[in-house]
Amino acid sequence: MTTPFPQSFPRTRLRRLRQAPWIRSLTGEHVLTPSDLIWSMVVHDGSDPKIPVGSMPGLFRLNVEEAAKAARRARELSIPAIAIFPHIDPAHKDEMGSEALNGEGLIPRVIKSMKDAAPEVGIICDVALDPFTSHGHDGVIDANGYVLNDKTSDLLVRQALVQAEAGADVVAPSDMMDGRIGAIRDALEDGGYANTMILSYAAKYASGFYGPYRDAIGSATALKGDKKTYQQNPANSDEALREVAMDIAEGADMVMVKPGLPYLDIVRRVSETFAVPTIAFQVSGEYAQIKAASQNGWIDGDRVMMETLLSFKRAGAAGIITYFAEEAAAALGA
Ligand SMILES: NCC(=O)CCC(=O)O
Ligand SMILES: [Mg+2]
Repeated sequence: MTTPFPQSFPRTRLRRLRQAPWIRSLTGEHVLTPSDLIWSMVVHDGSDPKIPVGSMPGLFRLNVEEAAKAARRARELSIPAIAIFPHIDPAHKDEMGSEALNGEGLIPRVIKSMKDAAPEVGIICDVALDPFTSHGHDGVIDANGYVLNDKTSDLLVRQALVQAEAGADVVAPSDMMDGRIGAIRDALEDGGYANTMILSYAAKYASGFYGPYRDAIGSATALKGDKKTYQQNPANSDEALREVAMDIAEGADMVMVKPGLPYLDIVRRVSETFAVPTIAFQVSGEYAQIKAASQNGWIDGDRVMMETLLSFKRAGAAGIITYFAEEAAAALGA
């Protein structure tokens, strides 16, 4: 790194600017506020209001009524948006993920009840088939278990339209099929949903950090194999820029990098390269490891939560999808 002017000790003592809270605050380069947070929320279609998720201490699957209450809570905490993910009864899963296209299904019902409860809060919907398929993949598979790109994309278009119709503000395809952003954008335009936003999971890596999420939505036991033929190789960085460039060209309004912390370099490259809001997803495994270490007394969980969230801002993220949203927003507002 080159510095713009020479600095030498003792004329320059960088610690001068760290000596008291007021000067640290004044010279702080980044701040985290509740408006940076997107609440990652798992919903279910049963009658139990809240079902704990074992591998994610503090996280509950919420039923439709609780989800509506949570939307009011988000408004109260100034959290701008909620990203919803469904836990689907295994009886409703099949090879094609047909339940994803049900206009009376769980997600459309949750969208409507949240929008009734707190219309000011943005609703972001996951467009992907994995919560709905009996095999746990994000798309339709052939006889060899290969996820078929274009067939899957056709279904994702229909799923996105169902969500838009139900009142979703943002559809967020998380499947990593090629070309689906353009197909969804065209369908939204043609269907009268020109203002429905697309948040593309543009650079989504095949990661071990998604394990607890698969428990949360109940796809862990279902999943056969891995997702390496569609999600990105963790070895790659340039490839993420190609993914993002294509999704922007196809009509994405915002792009996502996922997971979060292990991919901060990608968040930085994407946010610097493209003039488009970049969202980081602090995924379930990132949440679980902080919670677990904290429960063991090995780290200060609240402090690490805030430090990681701030690090996304430092890397250039416009917002962070996180299971910590409620906790962090409450702490920031306190
Ligand atoms: N499509 C949504 C996810 O895959 C979430 C992953 C996680 O939180 O681990
Ligand atoms: Mg892509």
